Amino acid sequence: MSVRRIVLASGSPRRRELLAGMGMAFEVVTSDVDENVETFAGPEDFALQLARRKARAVAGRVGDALVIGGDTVVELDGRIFGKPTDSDDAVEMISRLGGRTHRVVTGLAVVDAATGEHREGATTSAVTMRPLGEDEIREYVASGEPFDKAGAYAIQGLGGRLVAGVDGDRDNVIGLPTATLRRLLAAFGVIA
Ligand SMILES: Cc1cn([C@H]2C[C@H](O)[C@@H](COP(=O)(O)OP(=O)(O)OP(=O)(O)O)O2)c(=O)[nH]c1=O
Repeated sequence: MSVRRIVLASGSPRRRELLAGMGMAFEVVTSDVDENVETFAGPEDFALQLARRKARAVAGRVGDALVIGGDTVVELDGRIFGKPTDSDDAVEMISRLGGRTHRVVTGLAVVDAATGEHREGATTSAVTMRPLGEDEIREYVASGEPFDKAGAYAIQGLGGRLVAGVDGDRDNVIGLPTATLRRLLAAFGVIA
């Protein structure tokens, strides 16, 4: 195993907490990349393109480090749900998710800023929401919690009450699939 500087290319407090929970020492350097994706093969490709973009943008600025970028999206019926643009958008997203099972996909990219070597992986979890009433949805959106979350909910917060079950990695839904990240970092020899 070697010791490398680890940089998390993310402004997400959830990603920070999850990475800290892995017991790693790391720094945070945020990027301000354009999050529009013109063409994509599916939600995995969508999330990976953005994860790569975030990691590469930061890798260009940090010198010698392994840079981790991530992006989380929700997919239902072939549609990608990112963060809601406003309250109406949040109400619409949650209304569509209610009573159904959707996929949450997080793309992770690890870039070696010194060599340009790059590894990536997408992780998918299936989340089922219970049927939801309109008043309940509006009340949840009024809490403000949906606005910086893909699919307009936070399973780790009040949004947990909307969820009937999760099939797969819960960390992945919150934005950082730790098992996948371990595997990617192990390939760079920095973690057992
Ligand atoms: C579905 C779901 C998403 N989310 C969050 C994870 C991500 O932070 C966010 C999706 O936005 P992202 O664009 O993936 O990430 P971000 O803008 O928060 O941070 P950065 O780009 O700087 O890395 O939604 C939850 O916290 N809980 C959930 O249940």
